[in-house]
Amino acid sequence: MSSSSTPRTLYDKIWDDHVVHDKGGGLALIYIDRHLVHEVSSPQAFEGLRDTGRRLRRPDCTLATVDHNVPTAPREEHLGLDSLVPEPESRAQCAALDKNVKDFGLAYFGIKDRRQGIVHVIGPEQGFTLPGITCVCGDSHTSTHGAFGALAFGIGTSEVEHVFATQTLWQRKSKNMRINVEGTLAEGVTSKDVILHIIGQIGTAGASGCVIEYAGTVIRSLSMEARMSICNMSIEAGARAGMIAPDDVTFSYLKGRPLAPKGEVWDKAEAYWRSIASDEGANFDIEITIDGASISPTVTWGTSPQHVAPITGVVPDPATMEDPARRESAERALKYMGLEPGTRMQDIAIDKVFIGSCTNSRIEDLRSAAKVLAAAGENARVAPNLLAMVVPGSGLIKQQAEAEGIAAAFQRAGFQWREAGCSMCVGMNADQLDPGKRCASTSNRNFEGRQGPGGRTHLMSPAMATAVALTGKLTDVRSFTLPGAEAGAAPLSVSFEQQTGANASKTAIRVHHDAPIPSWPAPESESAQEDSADGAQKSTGSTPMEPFVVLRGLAAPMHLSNTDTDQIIPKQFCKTLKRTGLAKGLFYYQRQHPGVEPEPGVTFPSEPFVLDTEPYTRAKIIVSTGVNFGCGSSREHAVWSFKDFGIRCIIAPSFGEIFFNNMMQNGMLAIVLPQDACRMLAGDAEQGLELEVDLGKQEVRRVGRADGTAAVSFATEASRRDMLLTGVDEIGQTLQLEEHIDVFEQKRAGSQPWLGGFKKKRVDIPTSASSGSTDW
Ligand SMILES: CC(C)[C@H](C(=O)O)[C@@H](O)C(=O)O
Ligand code: SF4
Repeated sequence: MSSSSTPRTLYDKIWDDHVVHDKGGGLALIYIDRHLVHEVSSPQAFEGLRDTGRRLRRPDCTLATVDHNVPTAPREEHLGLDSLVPEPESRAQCAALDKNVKDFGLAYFGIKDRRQGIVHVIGPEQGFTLPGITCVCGDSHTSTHGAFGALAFGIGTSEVEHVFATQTLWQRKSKNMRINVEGTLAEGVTSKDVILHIIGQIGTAGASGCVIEYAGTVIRSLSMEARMSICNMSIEAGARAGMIAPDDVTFSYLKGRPLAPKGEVWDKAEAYWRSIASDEGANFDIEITIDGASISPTVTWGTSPQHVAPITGVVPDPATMEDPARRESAERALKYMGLEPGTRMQDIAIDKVFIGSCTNSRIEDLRSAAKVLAAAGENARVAPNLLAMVVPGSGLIKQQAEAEGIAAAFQRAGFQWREAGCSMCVGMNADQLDPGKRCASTSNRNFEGRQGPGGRTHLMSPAMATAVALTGKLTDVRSFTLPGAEAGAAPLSVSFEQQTGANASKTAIRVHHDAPIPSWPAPESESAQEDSADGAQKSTGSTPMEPFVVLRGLAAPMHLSNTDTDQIIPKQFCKTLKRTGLAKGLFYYQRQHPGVEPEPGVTFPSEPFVLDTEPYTRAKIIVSTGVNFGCGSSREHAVWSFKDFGIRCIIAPSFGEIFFNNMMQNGMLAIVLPQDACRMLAGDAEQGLELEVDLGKQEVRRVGRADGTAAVSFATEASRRDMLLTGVDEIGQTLQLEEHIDVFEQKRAGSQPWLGGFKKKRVDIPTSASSGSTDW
């Protein structure tokens, strides 16, 4: 594997090693080595398996946990889900996962298991994530795992079901993009600043259609935690995935992890992992080089991760922006954020600080925050009227931070110290940002309403967020940092112990392998998998979708760029177990809802939304003139809500890739057209004229327009087009290739024995919170 005479990139090599069946035209069925599962994006996928009587093919390569809905309040005294998760809809999703993992025989870290945590934290922590693998999850931040030199990307629920049933996915090869960060980082600048800076430079659609490889001296010098923060936010740059070639830093992080290979198998694995780095002379379609020394501690001022400024800067003036779409988006963002152009970033007062999320909740993040506390001195306290919380990414990280004295330092300074979960990154539990309040957050999305309706988010590093907590306003962390302290890459050479004197014995910093990690069984060989899906049934026939042939109807115009899926369907509607009943949630906070009381502090808009205006209440098509439609979260609920409303086709200059795929999976057509063509069709839509979308002919006809262009041509990928035209079920089609999948698996078992997975039966973990079997 991984040998070829033409120089190849890391991405090319992993791709080549995972092709099960090449359909031609760039489309291939690729094998998925690792599948992570959480409670929000999985219930409908499990239901799909049940409805069709299909088995889950590789329970041994699948790991599940609960993270989005779980409360972060203390858990010790609670026994069952009823009291652990009081909110009924959140509880229903947790309970559904509890049941599904039992029914399908999956390894599971339930809410009472101390290994529970954010799905993108626990995979690496356990050694489930490995170099050279393909890794997916029904979650957009799956890109995190690319830090190990893996091809890792987010998928929607329908694709989760596809992976459950086939352990494969149909994929189109992306372009290769390399971002080199060279030189060294200045003091106080971390990996979070690097990725915010990159997104500020290339924009949220800057890596659309690409897999990014991060390279250069700065990247090489980063720890695994710092690399994960960078790869995590690749999705915010529009990339399919982000990756970093594995090296000694990767190997020493992984060695000894419960699910990492051991002994001779490790040696074999390491030899393979060393062979997958990009070859000298490999072709990158796009290459960018950034000078690390030019990066400052960076903070967002708006509602898109590309709205960044150095902490020493000011809020920009939209009037100076040439591009009208950028200007409009900046104006809207400033209005939402309650900010005036020209305001010094460091004059912005903050109400809440959130340290957590899959971007920045690992032990090194907490240590770098703790170093700022230490630098501020023993008497440093959270500013008056400010609420600061730390939410570790997993129970094991929490335990370790407690052992290192970091938790005590946070608590002494007045931070709340919570249990693991996604928490206020997305606010699907009780941790919400109140309307109008401003939060310094170490998470990855500052979208409107993301942390709570009306809440205002400023993204930054854990060190910066800690500085904010102490001063009550956006602050340059360099006013606290000691020489040699946190520089993203640099090991923390100044021990917390030295800086805190009296608390020395409690606060010594140790390497995080020291925390006891429960052991897992050694990976099983492929041949031992047949009986691993307890209660599973043999796969049967397929469920066809409604075909998409010709669609004629009214189109609703939309003009904003970067319409994210948090706007399309706010989080509270993602707590459903069904694919239907979501029309009411579509663009919820942009619509009026007569007779409905909004949450306290929230107001519905005074102007009716386009979809509530006649004749668009009957629209079947959306025409967006703005780019990057459906970016952000992988929540398929966004597509289901459009479908429920009656929309079957969306036309835009570009799409968020997961959203685009989710549309296809639901028998809906996403059409990419140049912005000028979108503007012309939006003009028709504004006049209330109908459009006729003919998929077979690949044209949009402008009904009743004899003048000018009567039809606009578009292109679609042939096999996806066939699938939509015939309405055939993709899983059913893939299952016809089962023999190819079997052959691939046998070959993989011989050449990469470390990927065989683990037998659920022999994994000593509780499968449900109510089982009473916990190790807390
Ligand atoms: C709920 C889940 C599907 C979603 C994602 O895909 O990103 C969430 O993790 C988020 O961050 O918005
Ligand atoms: S982005 Fe936030 S909500 Fe999504 S997985 Fe990460 S922590 Fe959870």
